[in-house]
Amino acid sequence: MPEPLISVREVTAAYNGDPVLTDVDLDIFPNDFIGVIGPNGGGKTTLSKILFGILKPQKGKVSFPSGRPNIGYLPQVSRLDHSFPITVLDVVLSGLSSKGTWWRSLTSGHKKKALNLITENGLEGLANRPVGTLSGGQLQRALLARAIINDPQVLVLDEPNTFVDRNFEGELYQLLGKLNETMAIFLISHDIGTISSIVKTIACVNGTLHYHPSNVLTDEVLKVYNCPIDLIAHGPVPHRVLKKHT
Ligand SMILES: Nc1ncnc2c1ncn2[C@@H]1O[C@H](COP(=O)(O)OP(=O)(O)OP(=O)(O)O)[C@@H](O)[C@H]1O
Repeated sequence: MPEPLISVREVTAAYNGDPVLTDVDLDIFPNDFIGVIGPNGGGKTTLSKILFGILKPQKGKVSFPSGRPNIGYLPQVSRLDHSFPITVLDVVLSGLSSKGTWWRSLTSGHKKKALNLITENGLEGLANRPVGTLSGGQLQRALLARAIINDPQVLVLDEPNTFVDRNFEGELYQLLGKLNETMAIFLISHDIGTISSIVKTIACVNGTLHYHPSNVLTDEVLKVYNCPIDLIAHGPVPHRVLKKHT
């Protein structure tokens, strides 16, 4: 068994002293593909902040047994102000800044890699467009390219299918499957179809975390986990549809 990249033990997370997550245990291993589900406000984004170290646990410990991993992040996005002056290419290249690669030291190799990612993510021809003029789905694609340009060991995606259209959704899942060959993926989604069809294991986050070591969920399991979720059925992607429970 390889060592985990990130190990979370008995973590409580709080804002202004009020706990929103308690007693969370989780290991993220190199080839994991974890789907993270749970109700609004259940603490999914808070857990991702704990993984990054943006939010320090009130109690418990986050450790990195093989050294602090490089983490790529695709945030939950809304549209940007149209006057936002940064281009798609700049945004993608800014994903390199965590390695200390300031824009002055960017090479033609970096630019070529960014342009390839822009094309692979369905934004061919838009490299010089200001990101403020992109649609929500296009912006999400640009931010995904930004999240992976640094070849992270762990990729965290917060609701990547909020805006993307049906066509890109299929491509996105294929791309994530390919990326999972070289990086662990932690995918937050309300969409049970996404979860069941592409992830390997599931974490239900509802004030605490229940780890489910398979991608098949039954209504009973969700009840035991006390993890009510909004179930959305759509598209040609194979998926299970489960009833919402109280
Ligand atoms: N910066 C903050 N300050 C105070 N409370 C916060 C802050 N961020 C989140 N919260 C609260 O913590 C709880 C968990 O929020 P979080 O965003 O982690 O949930 P989530 O599961 O990601 O929700 P959603 O599915 O709606 O995105 C919520 O009650 C939220 O209001």
